[in-house]
Amino acid sequence: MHCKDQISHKDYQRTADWLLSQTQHRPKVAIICGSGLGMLADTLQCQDSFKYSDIPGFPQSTVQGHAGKLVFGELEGKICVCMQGRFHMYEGHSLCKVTFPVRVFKLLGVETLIVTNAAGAIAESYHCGDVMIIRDHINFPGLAGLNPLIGPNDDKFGPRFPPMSGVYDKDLQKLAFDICKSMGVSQFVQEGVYCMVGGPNFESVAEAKLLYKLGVDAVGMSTAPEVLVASHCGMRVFGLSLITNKVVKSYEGSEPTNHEDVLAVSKMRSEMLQKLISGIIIRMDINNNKA
Ligand SMILES: O=P(O)(O)O[C@H]1O[C@H](CO)[C@@H](O)[C@H]1O
Ligand SMILES: Nc1nc2[nH]cnc2c(=O)[nH]1
Repeated sequence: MHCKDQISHKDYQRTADWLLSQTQHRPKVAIICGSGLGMLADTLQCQDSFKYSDIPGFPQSTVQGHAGKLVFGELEGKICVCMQGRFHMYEGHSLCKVTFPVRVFKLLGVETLIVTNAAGAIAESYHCGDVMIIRDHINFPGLAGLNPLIGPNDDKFGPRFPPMSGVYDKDLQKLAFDICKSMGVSQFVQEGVYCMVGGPNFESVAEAKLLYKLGVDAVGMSTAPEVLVASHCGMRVFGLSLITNKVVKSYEGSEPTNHEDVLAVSKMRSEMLQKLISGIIIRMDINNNKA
């Protein structure tokens, strides 16, 4: 199946050119904030901020906890661009729209993508409030033929058949572990496999049991398409899941998951996540181009 909105190279370029004409910042790092995790953008200094509705070609956010703003700024001199709010397939966006910003970031000169998300724990040993460094993902919609790269390949971005092994950068994972250790929060940190499902419903008990058998550690409704488009166009990728709930895997007596609880746990851990991501960016090797 083709992506229903075929987006041309010129479309991405038009949005990138508009942003380049509106800000002096030339980011090397882009951060996509997950549900309830948008406060990270507030830590950027010298901000230029744009509502998605004001950016030509940009999709709109419709989910609570996703503000819908693109924020450019500096973290200790490192220039970043931060999405306060991402796009999900379940909102009705095609996967080309979901991943539209990632290709725009590439055209802005971004080299590293940091993704965060809120996710439910499938692994038994995980607790609410844990942070999972993503080692790998299972892209369920992708396995079933819903993939943003379906359609004519744009060779200017990347190859027809991109590899997906080793997509999550090992050095950045190690750096994140080291920073967690120095922050004294190692006890909350996990490393594992994120699985994207289509949503918007949370998992049935039988689905949760299936995911457990497949070796999934955390499940959510985002991230995999953004990561694969970033990797396709040669970006370095780092991902974090905040475990906001334990997915119900038993028919007896567990509270059902809801989005309000997801947002409440995100709020509780947002400061720790901000410090961790700032720490990674500050210690990453980046050469800034000033406009
Ligand atoms: O993946 P993010 O955007 O963090 O959000 C997660 O939280 C929402 C459900 O509460 C879903 O959108 C799920 O994907
Ligand atoms: N699919 C899914 N997405 C989530 N996002 C946050 N928690 C969950 C969850 O339990 N399941």
